[in-house]
Amino acid sequence: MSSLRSSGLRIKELQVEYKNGQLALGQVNLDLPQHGIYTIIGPSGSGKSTLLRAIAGLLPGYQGELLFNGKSVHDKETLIGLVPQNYGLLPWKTVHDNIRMAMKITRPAGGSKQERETQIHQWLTSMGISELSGRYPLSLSGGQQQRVAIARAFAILPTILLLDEPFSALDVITREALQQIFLDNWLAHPATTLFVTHDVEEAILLGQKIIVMPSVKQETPEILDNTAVFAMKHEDKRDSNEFFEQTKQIRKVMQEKW
Ligand SMILES: Nc1ncnc2c1ncn2[C@@H]1O[C@H](COP(=O)(O)OP(=O)(O)OP(=O)(O)O)[C@@H](O)[C@H]1O
Repeated sequence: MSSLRSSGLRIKELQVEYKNGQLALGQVNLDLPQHGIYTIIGPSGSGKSTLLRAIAGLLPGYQGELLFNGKSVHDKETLIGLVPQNYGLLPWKTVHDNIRMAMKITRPAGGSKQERETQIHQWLTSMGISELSGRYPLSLSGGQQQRVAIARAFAILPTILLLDEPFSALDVITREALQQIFLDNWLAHPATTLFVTHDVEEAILLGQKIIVMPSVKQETPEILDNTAVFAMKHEDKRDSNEFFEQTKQIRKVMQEKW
């Protein structure tokens, strides 16, 4: 098989049933190219978090295959960064130490102490939270914790980046600023990325493709191409015809599938 055909994240007939017999995810098939970014929207309970958790290796079992560049995603070579809905920060560690520890665990040989300190500072600054470095997570607002979790996920330089509604706790203005910052960071370090959101606009602003999950688990997700909008300058996207047309298209799919 050519390396091109097997490159990226391949989700093959993934199905997840929880222990109580609850079908959380019907059959999902998806190919996400290496260094690509797709957004996912879907009704509550449609299995978005379950999909990310399966890829992150947090589920005891699932049916189907999860491959990265032809090997299991759970292979040691693939480093997965997850920003879960509850942020996943260690409450007994400062913001700085949360990031430092993640870097140390994932890349034990990754540079000198001084280099690490510089990187931590850079990531915190890029997310606009350098002044929070010495604070503990529980003393931060939800939005601040989300930014720390995103900084931490980027800081480990993951192969695959999974984000579960990372901007849900932010006000509209901060959210829009963070979308731009996120995209700039992503373009500089383009991990293969799945980004779950409840916000149609956000899905269009950030994804090369948009995956619309159905409410009926047995139905297949709809995958919409969004390369035209993605290719625009971020600040021009919202006012473009393509953005408007994409919004209409997604709403149509939502009306049919939700
Ligand atoms: N640990 C669990 N045990 C049993 N059922 C679960 C568990 N976690 C999730 N489920 C069920 O699996 C289905 C999918 O849940 P999931 O959290 O993946 O949905 P979601 O699309 O992320 O929802 P939301 O948008 O509300 O976050 C739901 O019906 C949910 O009740």
